[in-house]
Amino acid sequence: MTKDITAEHVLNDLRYLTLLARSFPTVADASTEIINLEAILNLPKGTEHFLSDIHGEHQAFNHVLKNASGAIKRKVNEIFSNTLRDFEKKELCTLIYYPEQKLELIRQREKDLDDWYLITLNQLVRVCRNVSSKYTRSKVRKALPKEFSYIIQELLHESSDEPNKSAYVDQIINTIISTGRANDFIIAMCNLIQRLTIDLLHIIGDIYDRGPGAHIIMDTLCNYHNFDIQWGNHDILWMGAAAGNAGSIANVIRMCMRYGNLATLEDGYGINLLPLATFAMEVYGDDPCELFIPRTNASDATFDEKTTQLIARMHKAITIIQFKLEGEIIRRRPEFGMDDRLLLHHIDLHRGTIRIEGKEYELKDKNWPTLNAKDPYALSIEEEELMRRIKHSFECSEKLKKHMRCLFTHGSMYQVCNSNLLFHASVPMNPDGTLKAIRIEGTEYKGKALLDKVDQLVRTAYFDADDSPEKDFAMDYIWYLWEGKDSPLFDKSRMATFERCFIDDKSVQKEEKGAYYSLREEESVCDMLLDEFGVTGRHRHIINGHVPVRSIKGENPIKANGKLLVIDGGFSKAYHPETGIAGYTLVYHSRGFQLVQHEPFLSTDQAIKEGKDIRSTTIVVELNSHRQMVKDTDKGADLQQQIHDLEKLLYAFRNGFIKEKERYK
Ligand SMILES: O=P(O)(O)OC[C@H]1O[C@](O)(COP(=O)(O)O)[C@@H](O)[C@@H]1O
Ligand SMILES: [Mn+2]
Repeated sequence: MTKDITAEHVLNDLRYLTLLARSFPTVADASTEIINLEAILNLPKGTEHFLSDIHGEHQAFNHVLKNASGAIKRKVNEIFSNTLRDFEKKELCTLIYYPEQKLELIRQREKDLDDWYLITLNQLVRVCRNVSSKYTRSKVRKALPKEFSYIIQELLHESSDEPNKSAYVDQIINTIISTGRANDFIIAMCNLIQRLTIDLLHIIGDIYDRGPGAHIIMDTLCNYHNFDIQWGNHDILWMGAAAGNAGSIANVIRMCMRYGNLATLEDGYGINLLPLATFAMEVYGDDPCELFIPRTNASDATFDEKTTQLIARMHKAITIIQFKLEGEIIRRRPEFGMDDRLLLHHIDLHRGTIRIEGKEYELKDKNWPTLNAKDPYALSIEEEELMRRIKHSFECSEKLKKHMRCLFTHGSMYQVCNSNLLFHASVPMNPDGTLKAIRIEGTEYKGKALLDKVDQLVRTAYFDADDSPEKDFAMDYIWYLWEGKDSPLFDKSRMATFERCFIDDKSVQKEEKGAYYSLREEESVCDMLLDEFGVTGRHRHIINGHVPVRSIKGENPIKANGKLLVIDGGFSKAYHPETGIAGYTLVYHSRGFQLVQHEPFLSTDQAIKEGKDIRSTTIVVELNSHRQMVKDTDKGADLQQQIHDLEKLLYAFRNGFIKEKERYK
């Protein structure tokens, strides 16, 4: 490559090269870096892991993360094949996933603990060597826990097969045991194995809502070594709430009440629910609120009758507030085209009915004490005060701020990575297969430009200083993204929450999916979209979540001749009966793409005590004809560019354009 470099190239880039010379001041420094980078290019590509629609199921999420969708089990099987019995391999895997808890059990059970330590440490060293072999020493070193860094490096790089070194390795392990450090060391090794097994994690949206542990998932993500998030409509809803949009706040709370999910609000974010409870008891104290009993059958939370009753009342109170607040937004933003969602003024309180598109329906619930027939979208004074207090709670939550920062720093509307285009739901399309132009503040956007514009608006809503028209619009738009028909995060004709709550007629409860969801079955459509987003490569894919794959009905997550994968199999327990499984995850390693289909996860407790892993089936989507190396990835392209720049720097040093500097320590 150096031979292509000319004096002209160097002169054009002289300012940049002079800056680069600060980091690499001598020929020796620049050459060493080139050698390092070349070495990285020739390592196998790191493993990428894709998850979506986690919906607050933190236990299943943690488990899938820990077992790397079966990757750790696969490696343990490869390494020990028939030298270990099945149950021994299972024990080792459980130890790697849950080292602290498993060690506790072992300590109670084992008679000769030192012997167990010796065997186990040797096994862990072998697994660790295997998973670290894909990385440079420097990258492994960075992943090491400080206190054991030196010892682990010695163990990883000294071969115990060599007779001279074998005694040395044994001695290290024996000393770890005799100094009483075995437990801590095992925990460090297990965490390292977990960390090295997944190089990059992609979350294709919908971390929040339904299940109880979105805040726990976010905590895990905030500390995760390398990940990105493509926002889902449920994440956007929380981001809108955190930005202070009252419509989003009401939706967030309604959803939590619907699923009896007090944990995320109260324990997770310290949102004070007392004002809502007090209000609900005052206004709906005599109302059994039967339609609003929380859906706890699929959740781990159990409530006594009184609490269930209280949650039902809070649920009803916030649902009606939500419809009023949404009415306000819809009326001030006619451009959203959501007049069909203005339903409250069609209610006839005397008859207990509602008229929708000329047809009258009976309301399942006829008690609307806070509805003012003259001005149905106005909050009562008490409702207004209640929302002020709830909003204050959202604004004060430090934890929420931290998690939102993480969603903004690591998240976006879409991501292109290693020839894959990742987004949660849709790129709006017309039924004829063309991209749908959406008007936002007077300008039309479609395809990639639309998603870029939306991404920018979301950031304006959260970060822009108060009191500007741009900020006001963005605040309303972030709510629109949750349930607006042209929202790329939703793309359904409407969200029929009102109808599902109050009208006993399936036909009005229907939410029609946008054209994208059927068009994406065609390979040509996927190719068009991949071109639109500038995705190149022979093996390129679109990866989506959002719409649960009903595998129980024979639906296939692999669409468009393998060009598109939908991995919403439903971590969400509430959706298991519909999907028949507990989710898909996707693994993309150096040898190809694998889709893993999971059966429901029982509990962390059972996983530890009985070694019950999630039962999963691996479907090979695509195997690469040659092993993919770092040089075949986006990161590889970056590194090649860096090498090229360093070669220019070498040229500059060698031809007197830049002087070498001695390095002073
Ligand atoms: O089943 P639930 O939790 O009541 O939610 C139903 C609502 O969720 C939605 O499916 C949106 O959530 P998803 O993005 O998870 O699909 C709406 O279309 C629907 O109205
Ligand atoms: Mn979704």
